[in-house]
Amino acid sequence: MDVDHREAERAFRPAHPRASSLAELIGRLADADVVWDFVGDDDVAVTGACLDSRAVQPGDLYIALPGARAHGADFAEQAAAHGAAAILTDTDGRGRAEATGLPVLTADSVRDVVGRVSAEIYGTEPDAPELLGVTGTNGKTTTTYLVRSLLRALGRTTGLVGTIEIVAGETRIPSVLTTPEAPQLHGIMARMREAGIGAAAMEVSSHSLDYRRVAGLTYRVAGFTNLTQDHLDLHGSMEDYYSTKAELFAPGTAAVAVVTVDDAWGRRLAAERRATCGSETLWTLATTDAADGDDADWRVEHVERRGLGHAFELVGPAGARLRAATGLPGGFNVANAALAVLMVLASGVEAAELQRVLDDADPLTIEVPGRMQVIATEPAAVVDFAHNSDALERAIEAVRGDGSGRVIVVFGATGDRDATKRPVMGAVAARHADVVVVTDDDPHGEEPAGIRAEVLAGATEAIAAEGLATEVVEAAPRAAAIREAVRLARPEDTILVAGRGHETVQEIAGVNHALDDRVELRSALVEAGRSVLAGDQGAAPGRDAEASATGVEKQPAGAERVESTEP
Ligand SMILES: CC(=O)N[C@H]1[C@@H](OP(=O)(O)OP(=O)(O)OC[C@H]2O[C@@H](n3ccc(=O)[nH]c3=O)[C@H](O)[C@@H]2O)O[C@H](CO)[C@@H](O)[C@@H]1O[C@H](C)C(=O)N[C@@H](C)C(=O)N[C@H](CCC(=O)O)C(=O)O
Ligand SMILES: Nc1ncnc2c1ncn2[C@@H]1O[C@H](COP(=O)(O)OP(=O)(O)OP(=O)(O)O)[C@@H](O)[C@H]1O
Repeated sequence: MDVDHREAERAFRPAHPRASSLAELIGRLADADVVWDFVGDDDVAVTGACLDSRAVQPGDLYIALPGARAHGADFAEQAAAHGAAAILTDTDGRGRAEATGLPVLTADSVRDVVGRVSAEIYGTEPDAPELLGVTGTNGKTTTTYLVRSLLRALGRTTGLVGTIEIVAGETRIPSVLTTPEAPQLHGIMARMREAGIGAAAMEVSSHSLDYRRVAGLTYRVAGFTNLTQDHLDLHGSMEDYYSTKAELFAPGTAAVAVVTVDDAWGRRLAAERRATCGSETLWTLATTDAADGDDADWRVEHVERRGLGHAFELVGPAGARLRAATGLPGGFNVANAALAVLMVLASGVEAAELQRVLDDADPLTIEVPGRMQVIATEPAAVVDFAHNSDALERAIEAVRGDGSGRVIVVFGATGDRDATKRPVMGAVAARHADVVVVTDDDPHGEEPAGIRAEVLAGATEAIAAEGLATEVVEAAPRAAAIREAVRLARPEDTILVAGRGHETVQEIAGVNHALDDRVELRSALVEAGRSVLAGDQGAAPGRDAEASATGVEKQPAGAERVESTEP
């Protein structure tokens, strides 16, 4: 186990780390508003930083943090055994840290300094890649992939940090967290710099802001998608959730803010940014008519269905216009695509140059792993990550075509998590789909049949109360449910497999079982003699260099179709 952690950690490091003595580091941090205490030899060289004892590399500063379950100082001996050069901790951890015999730096609030210390160790500023950060409840992953695709089309060497993977030149690391801890982030920035990466798109989760994982990074552009109820277990209230997200848009953190003002939270964020930083570095974006978009700097207009996706125009100040199109299904992907275009424009790219790549390279038609990922077109078959009732409703509506075809949705609810959403998701599916196949998601420690029963109850109640004609089927395990959906589908129908997106394992009673909805759907379609789109759907990110499912520019609608016999 130890070896795995340490091996994995190497991917987060520059190949040629710079060495600083502790004395130099302390000197460079002199302006930080921290009360330091130091014991030991300040001549030792530090080449990296790590806050997980299991992943420590020789020469690291081991940062021993207090956590919800343990104090990092409990693992100081392990860090020392792995070659830590010194330890940074708080007064609680100091005794255990000093017991290792290593030099120990003590600060009053270590979480507050991890970012700055990591930045100094890896030399992140001033030559880190230009960062384009995206936050919001939904759409972060999709928007970062679109930003990266646009930058690549413009000829920039790019990196990516997010829920699915981290890409730094030739290095691709499957993600554990949406936004990694500060030492890993700064290590990755140094690695990107070595790889000559000029710009990176990055998801910034509210957890990462709350835990100060992104401290010490600044953004050329910060983008906001939307805010809806989520993560209240961490934040306690929407107000707190909002305030945490808003930190990304603070003066000094983001040079330019691009804020979607479709919801009231976005409008408030824009007003607050305007009040603190003025209007020059704020770009507001309205993507729906429903929003009070008349005052927005940029509006999405002339949205037209094109294939599975949409063409649209961005209309801006002084008659500025950009034409764009995305092959990603769903109205919400117009919002994601519009935000991505504006973020890239706001980063300083000339409008004419951006229009040229939008026209010539179709950069907004990409495959985002597990997000509205099109596997086949007859029947249409889509895998999506929607795992709450709002997203499920939007996803079902997004795949409903103009014709007579039915929507067959396959989904389940997660065990050991918010049980109240189960009947709600069942009802939403019954209301919006024509056929509902209820199956398992990650049951975790719960009995799967019980979870299905709660989802089914919501569906059947809605059908009875609202006089719906929806057909409801229960099928498990999930692979069998996907096969059932394929069996039921006629060529004009659409199958939506929702909830697990890019995930490649299903956790049942503490055991991870290989399961990839994209792979299962492809195999089921092929077995049923249906065509599937050529592509690498189902490849696990990080395993297959450039050919992985990640950000590979693909044409979902109208892509080459194959009579494949292999999943
Ligand atoms: C709620 C949360 O974010 N918790 C984070 C927190 O855990 P914790 O406070 O419980 O830490 P702990 O287990 O008590 O350990 C204390 C310290 O000892 C260290 N330790 C622990 C064990 C050991 O053997 N050796 C060792 O050094 C740990 O690295 C830690 O620094 O500090 C840990 C170490 O950095 C994180 O890994 C952990 O993230 C957990 C895994 C997590 O699941 N976080 C999720 C909720 C999260 O951050 N999600 C957001 C996205 C959310 C979304 O938008 O959907 C994300 O950015 O990924
Ligand atoms: N702009 C949007 N508004 C509402 N829903 C969206 C939007 N973009 C995507 N979705 C839905 O949310 C799901 C997750 O999308 P995506 O992964 O891009 O968002 P995210 O913010 O990264 O979410 P997560 O943190 O859960 O990964 C998609 O599968 C889709 O169903």
